[in-house]
Amino acid sequence: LRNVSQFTRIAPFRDKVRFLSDSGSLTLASLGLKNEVKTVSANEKNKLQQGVSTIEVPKSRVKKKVSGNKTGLIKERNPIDIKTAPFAAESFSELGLPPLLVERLEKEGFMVPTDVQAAAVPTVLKNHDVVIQSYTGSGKTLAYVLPILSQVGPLSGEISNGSETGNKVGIEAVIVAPSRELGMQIVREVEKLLGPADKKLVQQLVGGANRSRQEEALRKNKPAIVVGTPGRIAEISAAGKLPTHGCRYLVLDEVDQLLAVNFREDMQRILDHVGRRPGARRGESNSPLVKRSARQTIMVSATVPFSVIRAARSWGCDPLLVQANKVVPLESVPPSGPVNIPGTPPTASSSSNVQVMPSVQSLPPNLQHYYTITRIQHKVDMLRRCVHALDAKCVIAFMNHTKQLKDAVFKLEARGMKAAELHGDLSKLVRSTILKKFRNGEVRVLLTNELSARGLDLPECDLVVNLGLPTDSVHYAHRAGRTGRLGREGTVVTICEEPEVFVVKKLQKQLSLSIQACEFSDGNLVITED
Ligand SMILES: Nc1ncnc2c1ncn2[C@@H]1O[C@H](COP(=O)(O)OP(=O)(O)OP(=O)(O)O)[C@@H](O)[C@H]1O
Repeated sequence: LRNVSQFTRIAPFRDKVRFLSDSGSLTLASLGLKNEVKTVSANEKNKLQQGVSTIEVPKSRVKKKVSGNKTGLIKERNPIDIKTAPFAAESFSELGLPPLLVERLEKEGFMVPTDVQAAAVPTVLKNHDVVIQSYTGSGKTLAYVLPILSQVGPLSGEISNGSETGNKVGIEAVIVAPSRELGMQIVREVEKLLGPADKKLVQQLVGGANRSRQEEALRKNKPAIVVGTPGRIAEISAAGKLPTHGCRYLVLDEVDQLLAVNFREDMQRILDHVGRRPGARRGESNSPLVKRSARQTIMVSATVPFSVIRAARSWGCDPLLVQANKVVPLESVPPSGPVNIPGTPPTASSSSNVQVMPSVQSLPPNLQHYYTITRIQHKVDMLRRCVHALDAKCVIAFMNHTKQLKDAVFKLEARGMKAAELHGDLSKLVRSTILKKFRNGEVRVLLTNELSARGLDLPECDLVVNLGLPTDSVHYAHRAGRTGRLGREGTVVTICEEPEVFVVKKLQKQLSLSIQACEFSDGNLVITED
């Protein structure tokens, strides 16, 4: 039954990308795009069905009652079954990308676009400002990187990337991410596609790294794309060392987090300077003409609260909301309470952050959610039992306080389980070494805080554990989304105390999911309640 329900979830999106407006459907043609991405052929349906039927849900992974048999639980993770991933178009070339870029994608193993890529790439190529929303691990990074690379750099197929005189123009794309790790991850993704010969066309500007070296690299390499954290980008821009006035693309990845108060000043500087012609006064910048002649603004997140919709309307020019299966004008999204936008004074009721779309749309479909109850002093031991019971190979465990991480690592290591802590107080080098060790399997359990909840792509992660409760459903969604990426399976376990169960029930309701109560007994996961 689970296989069938997965198929019904996937199949309707394969039919076509729908464009909706107040006055009825916007067609792809009305946006100047191809009318229909793909209609599923009978043959393809068969392929899909075969694909779905190959997903093996480990039979005795979960037990209804305690049994002494320890062998039934997951021993080997299933490799990703590409046919079960949410794809909509059959090839990247259908999306209007240049042949050189398609070739490079195929060389790197990217053969078929995901749903959100199929919807976003042609829309961005048509110069629309967009908010891209799709669940965690659905490939949103390439959804904005590909249109940029099809216009900027050697893969665009254009002979010169500079002006007619052959001189290089300034920076053409600025990508902003809320954390250093996410920034570096995006740099790696772009570098991979550019290839070793051209990788200097992308430059990282993340905090925690040597600023003068970054400025020197900017001067020497004249990159076309920069990726960084708000603070560092704003700092270098204020020092007059970031030529972004002619910039064509501004990407705000994890845009809802970039709206946070701590980023406000830096974001304001970026929004005011990137892709703004020198001399353009602030008042002028509200004119759609000035905005359009300036930059294209692309905002991305799995969670789009109403604050993002409001900000996007203010920052962009007639922005569209792009989701895996539809594209709608942002204007058609119903209004809600007031929100804070950088540059505007905070209002008394500015905390309004109403989710525009159900949070369930932020979560990958292949996740299993559980919770278990224990006393606070036994939480780490329960984590250890949970890892053993599920035979998880690559675990991310979230705690709410940085100080608790070291102690938890100590306890796990004392019981022979390889663990490490990851948080913002560690140096950039230490953080990247830990992530490397986690990726290559030297560390089995990564204990971390909210720092790792956003955007980090660790495809091997098969289990997420909440040792501390997430503050709300948005935080739950981003934490949970570190597993089950791109069609893979994943498990999320929340370990809570008895008085915290009501929070789990609330999350379950807000996210419209089933979070089942369980226990870990004799090396098995035992469901204790339906
Ligand atoms: N078309 C594709 N084919 C195969 N793999 C892909 C494709 N697109 C993306 N991926 C891979 O899928 C993984 C998830 O992609 P990505 O990190 O962009 O997801 P995301 O939607 O941005 O997630 P999050 O919301 O957590 O930031 C990455 O490892 C990426 O390389």
